Amino acid sequence: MRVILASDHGGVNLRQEVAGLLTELNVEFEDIGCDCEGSVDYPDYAIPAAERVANGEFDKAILICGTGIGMSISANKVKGIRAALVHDLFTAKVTREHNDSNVLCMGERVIGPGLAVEIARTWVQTEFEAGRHEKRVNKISAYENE
Ligand SMILES: O=C(CO)[C@H](O)[C@H](O)COP(=O)(O)O
Repeated sequence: MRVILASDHGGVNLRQEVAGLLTELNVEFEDIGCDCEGSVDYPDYAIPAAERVANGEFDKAILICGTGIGMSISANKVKGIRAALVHDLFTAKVTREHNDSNVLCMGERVIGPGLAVEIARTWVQTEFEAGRHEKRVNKISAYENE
């Protein structure tokens, strides 16, 4: 699995924690910043990262901002992206099993780093269940392709 990791200035600290987790899990990843001195704009990170998942260069992305909301709105504009905004362990698991989400978004200003790292661990390690969920995900893709 190859993961692309990004944040705006509101997610720098949590991004470093997630990078540590991916290293611990031996997951190959590329961290595209931000290298923030001041403030940056989350779409400038979310959209390029999501495009690199959509084009197959990476399997998944983990995107962090202050709330995770801007990252998720931006990433979900890219065709083929199913970005999930997650702040609890239950939906971290279920969004992989049911939605086959390929982008995880979290907010550094919403939850603490301990929970966030466990959410990322769960999300990275959980497989899509397919079955009844596959036709639902396919309906999203069909709409995108209309
Ligand atoms: O959460 C975010 C987007 O959803 C951003 O990180 C947040 O809006 C940045 O705010 P500020 O410029 O006040 O640091």
